[in-house]
Amino acid sequence: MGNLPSAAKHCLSYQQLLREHLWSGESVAGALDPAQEVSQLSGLPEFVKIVEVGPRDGLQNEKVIVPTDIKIEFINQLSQTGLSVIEVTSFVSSRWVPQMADHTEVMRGIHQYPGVRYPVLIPNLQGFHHAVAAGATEIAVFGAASESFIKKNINCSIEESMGRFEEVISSARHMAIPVRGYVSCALGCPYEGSITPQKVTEVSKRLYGMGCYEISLGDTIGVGTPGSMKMMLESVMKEIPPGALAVHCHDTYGQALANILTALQMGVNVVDSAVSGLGGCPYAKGASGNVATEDLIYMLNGMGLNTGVNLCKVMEAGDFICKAVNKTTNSKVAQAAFKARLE
Ligand SMILES: CC(C)(COP(=O)([O-])OP(=O)([O-])OC[C@H]1O[C@@H](n2cnc3c(N)ncnc32)[C@H](O)[C@@H]1OP(=O)([O-])[O-])[C@@H](O)C(=O)NCCC(=O)NCCSC(=O)C[C@@](C)(O)CC(=O)[O-]
Repeated sequence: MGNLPSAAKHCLSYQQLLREHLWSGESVAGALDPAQEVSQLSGLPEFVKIVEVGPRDGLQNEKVIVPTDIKIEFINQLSQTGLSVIEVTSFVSSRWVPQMADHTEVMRGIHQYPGVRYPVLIPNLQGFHHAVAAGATEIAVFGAASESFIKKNINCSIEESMGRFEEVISSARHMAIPVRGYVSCALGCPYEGSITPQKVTEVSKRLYGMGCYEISLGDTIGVGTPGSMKMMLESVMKEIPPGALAVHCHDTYGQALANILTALQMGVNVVDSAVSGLGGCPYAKGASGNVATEDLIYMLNGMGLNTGVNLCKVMEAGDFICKAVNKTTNSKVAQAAFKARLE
């Protein structure tokens, strides 16, 4: 392996690891017969859709501006992993989030692979028009279940945000652009602490009623537990079918995978994650990164649940972006595979 680039060596050693430890599974490579494990885990969805938010949520909080060509290469690499949705950037104010100032260049610069969708985050009509001009064909609006957080994040009240989103969603509908809706602080707020499941339900219901095809429930500061996730989802599911819900878990308290498993057991089959566990909201102090895509895939593979995503290729993309931003991966799986390579 002497002349191979380090990501490829990393990957080869990971495949070896899979062969040696079959419980780890690999849906794409077919290293494990999923039927062996599924029998114990009935009630779970057979397929889990992963929404990769690394290029947007993963990078938005990076202090050093990542060069646009690195972002584009990162997204192009992710596009070749089997991921079907990659959130690529946000059309927000560059004064508020300088890292996303190159949204138009990123949107125009990426190679759009068939079968992959590339949504972008939109706070208002101005962002919507810029996104459409840059070629976006799918968007996400981002609300919150906390008055204090939404004020810090997009400088308005929940009620005002609903007015803005209504305008955006109505314009999007006329152009047949699908809209996803985020609800931040679904399991806690950095400013208000606890948030009631009723409040999360109320905001989610309004966004769903306006026409969002999917509501992503964000544990913005990663304080949730399987207990609070269950209570929140039970409430939201009284108004929105599980098939229209996603979970977006930050891993601050190490609960993200447990919380995701709880959501899957309750019928959710769409999960947001960021490669290498990058991420965080600049207006949610103390929050750590998202659940790592690598760790999520590893868990799902091990349970015999299909994602269509190649873990090895995701690890290569993670290696690429971590080196580019001079960071160590937060993915336990990538760390373990890397360590195994060294031994
Ligand atoms: C929403 C605003 C713009 C309001 O910011 P504002 O200052 O109240 O805006 P304004 O309407 O008063 O306008 C002020 C200036 O901003 C400009 N402006 C107005 N809109 C835009 C726009 N779309 N794009 C670019 N520029 C814009 C506007 O043109 C004007 O420019 P000026 O005349 O002063 O030169 C601001 O608060 C903002 O950009 N916030 C973004 C915050 C953000 O991106 N947070 C991170 C994403 S959310 C998240 O990470 C959570 C999530 C989704 O991952 C889920 C979870 O984990 O929970």
